Amino acid sequence: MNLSPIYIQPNNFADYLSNQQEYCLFLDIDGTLANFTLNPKDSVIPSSTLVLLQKIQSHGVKIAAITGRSLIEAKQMLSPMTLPIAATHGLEIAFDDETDNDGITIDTTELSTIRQAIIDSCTPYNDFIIETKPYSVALHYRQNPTLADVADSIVSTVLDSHADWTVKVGKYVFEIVPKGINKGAAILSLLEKMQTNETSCAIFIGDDVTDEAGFVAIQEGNGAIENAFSPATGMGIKVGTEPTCAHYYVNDISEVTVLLQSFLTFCQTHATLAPDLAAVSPTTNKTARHLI
Ligand SMILES: O=P(O)(O)OC[C@H]1O[C@H](O[C@H]2O[C@H](CO)[C@@H](O)[C@H](O)[C@H]2O)[C@H](O)[C@@H](O)[C@@H]1O
Repeated sequence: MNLSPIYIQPNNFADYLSNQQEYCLFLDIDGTLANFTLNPKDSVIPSSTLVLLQKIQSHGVKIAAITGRSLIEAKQMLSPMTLPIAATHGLEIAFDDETDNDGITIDTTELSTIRQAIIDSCTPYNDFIIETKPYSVALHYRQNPTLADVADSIVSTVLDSHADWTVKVGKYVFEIVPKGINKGAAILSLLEKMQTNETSCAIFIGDDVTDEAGFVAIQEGNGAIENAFSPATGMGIKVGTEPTCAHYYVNDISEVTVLLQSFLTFCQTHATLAPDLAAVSPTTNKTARHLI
């Protein structure tokens, strides 16, 4: 953990960027683009944020979403944008109309068994929300945070008889997913496809524990993720003040919006961003951290 990430003044984010650098922007959804709601079905990404992202895209910046949401839900939340999406924590990866699951075989019969066991165990409690996704099941306790230990115990007990499955712990949620997925591997896999040259700088903004693997992957390259290629040093930006591996942080979702607005201003100021990049030499590949 990096116990002293640097606070980014969100309206000055452009000062951290270089017009000699290509950027790929990776964005978490819940807690980063969408405010929290009691019921996951009520969450939305504000249309003003989607318009902002589309404007950034129009300047040649590659943007992808990296989320715990299922692919179908992520697409709905991001509509009408078209962009690569790594959903279900990297299990479902959609790029250029193709979807793959990172080679992981999902036993949907076993998932049904797990889901039913969770439903049965939750019968005595009114305040849980069980979110059913195509390849995972999430047990939410935001409506009654005192149920955290009960939720933990239910999930642990169910997992005892399903060795190929594990738990992702998020904000007021325990989520059972197949083993072997994480956002770091998903980002590196997408970055390899998205970047137009090997010196692209990945920026990842996320708020939750599950985003930490993403920060590590883009900041430390393939030392962190087995079998991944080695990207240029990236920039992890944590949303919130909890301990993080990210080098940078902003305070909350509203500051993410301001930061994105500053990114757009940077793009507008350097309107020919993409063509310039063909001339970038590896020696000019400084990270934003070095440019401050
Ligand atoms: O990776 P993310 O895009 O951050 O998705 C992580 C989980 O987000 C959702 O749960 C969270 O948001 C809910 C709606 O605001 C909230 O009720 C819950 O407490 C949060 O944990 C989503 O429901 C999950 O499927 C995602 O895995």
